[in-house]
Amino acid sequence: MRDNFATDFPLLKQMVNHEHLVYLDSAATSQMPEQVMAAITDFKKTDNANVHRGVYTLAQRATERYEGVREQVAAWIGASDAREIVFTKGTTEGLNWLARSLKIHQGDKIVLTMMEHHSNIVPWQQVAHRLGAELVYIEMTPDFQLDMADAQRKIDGRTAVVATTLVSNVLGTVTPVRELAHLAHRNGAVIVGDGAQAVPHMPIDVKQLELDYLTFSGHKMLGPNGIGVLWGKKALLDDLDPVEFGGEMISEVGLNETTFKPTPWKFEAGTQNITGVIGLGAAIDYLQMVGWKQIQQNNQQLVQQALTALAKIPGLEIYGKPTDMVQTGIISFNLAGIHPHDVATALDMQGIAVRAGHHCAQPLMKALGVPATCRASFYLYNTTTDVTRFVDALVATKEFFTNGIS
Ligand SMILES: Cc1ncc(COP(=O)(O)O)c(CN[C@@H](CS)C(=O)O)c1O
Repeated sequence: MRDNFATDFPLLKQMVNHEHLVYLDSAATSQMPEQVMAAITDFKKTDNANVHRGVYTLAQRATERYEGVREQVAAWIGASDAREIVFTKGTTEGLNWLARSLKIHQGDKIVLTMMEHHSNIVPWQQVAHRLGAELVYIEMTPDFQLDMADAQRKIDGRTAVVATTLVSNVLGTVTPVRELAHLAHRNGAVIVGDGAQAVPHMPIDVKQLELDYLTFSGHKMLGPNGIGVLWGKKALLDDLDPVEFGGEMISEVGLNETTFKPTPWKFEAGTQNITGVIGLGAAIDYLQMVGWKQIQQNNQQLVQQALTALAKIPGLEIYGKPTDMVQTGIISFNLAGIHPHDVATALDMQGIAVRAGHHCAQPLMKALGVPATCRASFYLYNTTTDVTRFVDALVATKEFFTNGIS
């Protein structure tokens, strides 16, 4: 079994600032292997046509490949029926559609957590303002977990929706989504899962997690950007109205009235990102070729190696629980007295790419009491050498800002 997949990723072969690139920002977007690129190129060279619209052979082939990926995604997340898979632009679009479509009424509660990404906060704020619903946030514990006692207090009979990330993009925290689902269902609410940081790193079974909806993005799991998935229980999706309208999602259009196609096609208006769907399918093929055991062992090995080395750097603060971070490959940190942007810039000068900022989680930054953090995020193409380069560059950065150029 191969133990290093970096050679499949062309982008990682380059030099940056005269150093070999070490890419540690997969939580923002992952890199694409040759195999996914080849699948997209092959589609464009042989089967490219619009889907569901042509009777000619090429169009049939394109439609079969497009719907074949729908089946593949359904199996990938343990969905009961491929018709529960709706293709979107990404996690954000899926969450916006749900916020605009779910049956929420004045006085209802929408329960979020303090760990949410802006994509799982701002859409719900719009609904709350428009409908007079109340936004409520589940607090965090000092060890970066969700406060489930607080969740039990806040998820009650007035709750219409519980919307939670499965994994924090800042802390790497794996949330107890099944427990939250139980609390939601016990109170007659639906639960929406933001799977952006979870689906790339761990096996997801929507039935086992007892979710009602799940959204995720292709570009975070080796696929192209502009493609994502909204999964929902079939009966719930059947009851949702589409929020985008136009060609292909209709059954019959009159001068004043239109009937829509059934789930999922009623949600897929206009020409879809067919190429993105093909790329998503190829990304799932690649991840299945690697296998969860290797993906998770690699995350665990690299994060443990990094945490052990980072613990030896005076003034370095880490935000997150190691048992979570090893599962998700996310390490957020700050160097005392040095702004995260300065740290990331200094690391970039040494060929190391990390993210610095609020990571589209400003309420969480405020709860942590910091304006921003640095974040290193690992994936299956990173190696122990990457970790060593990262830590050495961080030590050099601290030295530079503490004692000047040596
Ligand atoms: C938990 C979570 N939820 C939603 C999103 C949005 O994904 P989109 O593919 O952009 O729609 C993200 C994307 N977080 C990136 C960009 S801010 C990060 O650097 O952390 C996320 O991490």
